[in-house]
Amino acid sequence: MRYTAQTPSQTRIVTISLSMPMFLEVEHLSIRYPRTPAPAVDAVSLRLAPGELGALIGPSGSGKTSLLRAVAGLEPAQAGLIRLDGQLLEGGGVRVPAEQRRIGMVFQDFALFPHLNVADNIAFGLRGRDKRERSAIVAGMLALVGLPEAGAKFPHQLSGGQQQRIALARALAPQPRLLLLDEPFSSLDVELRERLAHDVRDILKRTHTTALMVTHDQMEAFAVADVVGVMRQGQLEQWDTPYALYHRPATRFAADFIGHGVLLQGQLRGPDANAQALASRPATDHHQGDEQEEIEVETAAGLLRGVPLHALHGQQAAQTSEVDVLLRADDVIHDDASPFRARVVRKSFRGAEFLYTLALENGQTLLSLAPSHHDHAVGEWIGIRLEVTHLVTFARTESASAGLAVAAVAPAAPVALAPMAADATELAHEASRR
Ligand SMILES: Nc1ncnc2c1ncn2[C@@H]1O[C@H](COP(=O)(O)OP(=O)(O)OP(=O)(O)O)[C@@H](O)[C@H]1O
Repeated sequence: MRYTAQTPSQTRIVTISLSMPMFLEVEHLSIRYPRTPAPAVDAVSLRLAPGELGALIGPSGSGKTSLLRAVAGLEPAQAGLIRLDGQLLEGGGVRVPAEQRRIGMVFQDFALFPHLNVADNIAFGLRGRDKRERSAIVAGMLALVGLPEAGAKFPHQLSGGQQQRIALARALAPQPRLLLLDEPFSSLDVELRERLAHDVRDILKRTHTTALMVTHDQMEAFAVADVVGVMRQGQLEQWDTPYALYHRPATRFAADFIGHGVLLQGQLRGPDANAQALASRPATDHHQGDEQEEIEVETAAGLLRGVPLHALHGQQAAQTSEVDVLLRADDVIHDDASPFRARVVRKSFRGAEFLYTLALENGQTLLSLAPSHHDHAVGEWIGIRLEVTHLVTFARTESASAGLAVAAVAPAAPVALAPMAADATELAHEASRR
């Protein structure tokens, strides 16, 4: 099976497994609202296998909801196609009405009927079934979402989290072919969101539901989804596993948007040491990457050697050996035996570990996660070692540097980025274990 994330300028393909059939297929989908200059969704392609959970994240206005609404049949597409379980829903003159698509939806505002009790809310989509069957399905759904006793209650008697569980039960009761979730946790408080996100994943996996979720929150996306898409200005920048998005972002934007990191300045070494020569190599596949030739990059924190990732291929014809290398906090290891030293600028205690913001001698900033028994004072110089197996590098051009959200040379510590980096690391690793 192949996941394709396509933009007009390039196509990125990630091979996940060879045998799974596709269930949801969106191909070159474009949506343009009347009297708007740019398309809200611009030639987006993505795919989900049966039972697979996908999430779309991206800044406000990047087209996530428009894409979801088009899949639901609530927004017409100007180009491209949507197929579900082999059936063409949209495209080539075909437009299956929303109510005939057998697609369920869960919205952020729960949208339960206030005048119906919980059981009747869940049974709402089961009209046409006999009473006994309806009751059995409702009881099954209540048990599934962990609220077996809630049937006689009214929505206002439930907490926000409970209401959202009921909304999920209602959407799942008619056994939709696909479930769409639009910001399902955004009206809940932060702690509840994370718990519910994990529970929702569990429920969807148990019911083998195929689902696509839209969220602003990458933590939610990582907690729920098997595959996550990063959208920007109507285009899908990358469609990949949480782990790959975090460690192998395909573009500068994805590198910055996911988890945050630091882009450290470096210089390619060797006879072919320019970004153009590397760009002319065949596109790197994540799972074949290990067979690729290694490259070397000289940085102020040491020499990096590793397999270059496809990120470099996005940088068109840059005649330069200057690159920026993505370093996550867990790539920078505290090691007093290392000749490379950095000054502790800021430290943040996180229980099992410290998140250090470090400055190299030349002023470039790094983030480092270290076990909390490595307790160093602000101002202290410590040894560091970079431990990176795959090199995520971006050719450094003037325009690229100008666009950097995470400065390669940062005079001040990126305080706001720090907690995010660690949390995202944790979640990305957790996702990779599943
Ligand atoms: N009904 C509409 N008419 C005109 N333009 C629209 C309409 N709905 C959305 N847009 C525009 O389409 C673009 C994509 O909007 P969309 O709501 O899909 O983005 P989003 O990523 O879901 O944003 P958010 O996260 O804020 O919900 C935006 O520029 C938005 O202004």
